[in-house]
Amino acid sequence: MDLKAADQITQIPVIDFTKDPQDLEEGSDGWKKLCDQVREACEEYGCFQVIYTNKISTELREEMFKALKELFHLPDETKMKNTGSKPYNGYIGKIDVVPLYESLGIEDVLNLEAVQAFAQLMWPDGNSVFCEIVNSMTRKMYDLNLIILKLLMKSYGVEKYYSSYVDGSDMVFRAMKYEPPNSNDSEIGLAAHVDKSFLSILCQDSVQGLEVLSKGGTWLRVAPLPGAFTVFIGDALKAWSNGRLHGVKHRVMMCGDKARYSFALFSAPKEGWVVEVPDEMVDKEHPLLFQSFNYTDFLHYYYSHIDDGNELEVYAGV
Ligand SMILES: O=C(O)CCC(=O)C(=O)O
Ligand SMILES: [Fe+2]
Repeated sequence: MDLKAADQITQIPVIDFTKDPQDLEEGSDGWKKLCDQVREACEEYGCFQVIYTNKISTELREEMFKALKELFHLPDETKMKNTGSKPYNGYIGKIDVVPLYESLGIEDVLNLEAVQAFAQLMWPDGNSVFCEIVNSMTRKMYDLNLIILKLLMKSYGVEKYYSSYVDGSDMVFRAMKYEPPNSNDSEIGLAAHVDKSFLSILCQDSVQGLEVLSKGGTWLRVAPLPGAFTVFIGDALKAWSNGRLHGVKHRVMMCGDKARYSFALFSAPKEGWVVEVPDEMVDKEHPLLFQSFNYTDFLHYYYSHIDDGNELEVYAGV
């Protein structure tokens, strides 16, 4: 891409999965096109917006945001009962470094019992409506996660690793709320970071705030398109792909007078999983960039060295 064209980029790619239902049929011409589009977006930007309205309806999104508003409205002492088994998987509320940010997490979210246990902690009699909405939404987001993983693996000709990645992933759900800033200036909602996951799939409401860093060093706003989900490549998939997929840095900047809500499904390697670059991803043009590493050890390293988004290179770079 020439520099002039790069200067003009103001948006991350938008890929429409709803144009033709056949596009999602493996092996169809549409599918092959999607493979190329998804791979190109993930190599160049490390993220893209996907339109997926035929599978996840506007109604379900709206129900989800309504449920989240109710959830965040609970007293702080109730929300604080949400403690994850790993750092950052439970409640985080208005901490000094990101005072506008608040979030709650559900580990093993595809397991209905885990969602019910979470609801039981939040509401005295549980909340079956909440459980149904979260269950339905996260299952559909999981399907989307699998489609994207498959498209990427197909595109590199390494589908044979697909099932081991499916079996080796944990699914964690996070709901986020950002208060509007206290001044007229924009304020940091969530500090710049690269996700540690394989893939993250995020849904934002209509309040602007999400930004991603382009390879050229410009912060690009991710427009809150109705019906779109934003997909991010995380460090685990970046390492696995031998750095071909770009682990994109992103942040939330808040301005205006409205609170912002978002929710995300993260697929991350299971406890103790070893991230290893497959031989097929290494060749003359792509020399090995990352040595194999235990994902849990990497997370421990990350939590004690959160820095400028280059933790993966420092920890596992060859
Ligand atoms: O709320 C958002 O839009 C971004 C959240 C995010 O990047 C994260 O939770 O990792
Ligand atoms: Fe993130």
